[in-house]
Amino acid sequence: MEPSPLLNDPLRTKGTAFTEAQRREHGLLGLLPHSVTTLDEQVRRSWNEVRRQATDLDRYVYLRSLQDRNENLFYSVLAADVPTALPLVYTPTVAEGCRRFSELWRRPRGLYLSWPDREHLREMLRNRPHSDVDVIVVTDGQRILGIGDQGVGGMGIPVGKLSLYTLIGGIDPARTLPILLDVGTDNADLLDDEFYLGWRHRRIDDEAYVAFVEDIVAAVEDEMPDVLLQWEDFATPHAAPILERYRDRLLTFNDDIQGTAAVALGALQGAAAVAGTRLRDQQVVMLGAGSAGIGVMDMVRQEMIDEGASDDEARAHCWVVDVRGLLTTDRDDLSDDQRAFAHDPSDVSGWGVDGLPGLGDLVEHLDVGVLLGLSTAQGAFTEEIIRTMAAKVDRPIVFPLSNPTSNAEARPADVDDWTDGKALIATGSPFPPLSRDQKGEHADRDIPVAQCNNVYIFPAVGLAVTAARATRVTDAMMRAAARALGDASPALADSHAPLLPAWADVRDVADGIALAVAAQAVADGVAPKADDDELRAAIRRTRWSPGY
Ligand SMILES: NC(=O)C1=CN([C@@H]2O[C@H](COP(=O)(O)OP(=O)(O)OC[C@H]3O[C@@H](n4cnc5c(N)ncnc54)[C@H](OP(=O)(O)O)[C@@H]3O)[C@@H](O)[C@H]2O)C=CC1
Ligand SMILES: CC(=O)C(=O)O
Ligand SMILES: [Mg+2]
Repeated sequence: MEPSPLLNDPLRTKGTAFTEAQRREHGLLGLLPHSVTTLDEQVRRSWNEVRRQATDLDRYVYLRSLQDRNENLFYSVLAADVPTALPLVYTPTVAEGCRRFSELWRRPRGLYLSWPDREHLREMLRNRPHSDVDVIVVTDGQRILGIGDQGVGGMGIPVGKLSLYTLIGGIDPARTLPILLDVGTDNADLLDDEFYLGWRHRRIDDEAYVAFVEDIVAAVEDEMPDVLLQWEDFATPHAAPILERYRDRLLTFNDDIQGTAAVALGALQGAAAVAGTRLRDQQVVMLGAGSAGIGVMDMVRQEMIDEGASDDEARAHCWVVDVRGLLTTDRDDLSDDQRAFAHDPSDVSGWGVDGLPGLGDLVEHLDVGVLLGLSTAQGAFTEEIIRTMAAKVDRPIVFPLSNPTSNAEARPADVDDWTDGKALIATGSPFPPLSRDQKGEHADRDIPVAQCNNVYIFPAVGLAVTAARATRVTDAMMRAAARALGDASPALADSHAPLLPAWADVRDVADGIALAVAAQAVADGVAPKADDDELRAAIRRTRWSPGY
């Protein structure tokens, strides 16, 4: 006799919550313990189990297997305590889940499109677990958070991101599809690991890689023409070129470039309001010239122009530093995207620095108001750098945004100490709260550190384009997301509050962002005409919530 399909279907099962009548109706008598529980009881039992686990990695494994067993329960568990759940299913714990993916393997989820099987792409796509898909998140695993090439282990990221599309953006889990492009790995440890589950081969690159991605996109276009395709954690040499190739051809965006830019700009809007300054008047320094750093600076530059700066003035206020130092026009190792932020060497020639100025030189010679980190370089915002910055500006804005926690450019508590509480701080991964408010005064309660992570943006974008039936993701839609998030900054109304909304409010905030993005899609002519009331109703109809 076959196991009961209903009991073992993660999208339809209720486990011990099947009532006596349902147990009789569906042939489940005897397959479950006697007690009939409620969803609430199941949630409490699951949280007990989560807490009982010894480590956060164990908690991640428990929650992932719960997701594979009962999705309604999984999302009810996450929704019951979003601030505690988020670090377990997302950064930082997901990084460890990716590192140890092969060792922890339990059950299939999503699609693995491997280069050796490239002749069978369409067949593989047709084998997807659910035919109607609203959102795909795809990675090739080459730049997972700040921990580099994880090969097939990168699948942890699309799975994690899509669970947040559902939790926060209300995308039906049956209509999500994580995809891992397995083009090999250059991670020597993985190639040597006897248990590695991916294609054990150096990465294919260049024309073969480009052709493989093109074949996949063409197959997705044929199979799922209306789907939102999100590119995630591609290495910088591939990330922007892929986005440029496909952004005008299908409904697509790159989360690390565009989602990160939108969340950073939203948090900067809150910070600028508290600091009482405009972005265009600040010297903005970015440590990291990867696709994330350049994406953020692109939006910062655009915002300065919207505030009235000329393009030249905006560029003059943007400074980008990589491993070698400041991006300058005489360097021959820059991509076009990076070159757009390169300074003329004459801008810094009076500083008396041998070679390229580094971050320390910039804070010494400029009044840096905003310091952003997307470098993966742990601790790169040193005490000396932060103290020098704080000596020159009233409210230094310091965002160490690299993930996971161990890659952050600084710890908020240190930045807070070094600046006597003057710094306005946001981080990429979660950190413990501070005991000072945004005015630098000791508060009688803990002040959460805003987590400036693209998770505030991508679920809302997914909800918007699905509800509005958009066909493209325009730059203006991402700017609208940034503005709507910035408008929701609790710091605008209360200087004791963090720069970004509390996780408890994140679904309501996502609805607001989704409305702004959907309205912009209509205004840009990439979604059917609809007014705000119609869009609001469509967002409400699209939003899936867990329950039996
Ligand atoms: N908070 C959020 O929402 C997000 C955070 N991120 C984080 O951003 C980080 C970077 O992502 P991405 O741009 O794709 O990665 P890349 O690896 O492509 O870029 C890293 C950049 O930082 C530079 N860099 C590395 N080490 C140093 C150092 N010690 N000093 C100065 N510069 C340094 C690199 O220089 P070079 O090229 O010369 O080696 C490169 O320009 C990751 O940790 C990722 O997790 C990404 C997206 C969203
Ligand atoms: C958050 C994210 O997308 C990253 O760190 O890559
Ligand atoms: Mg990412």
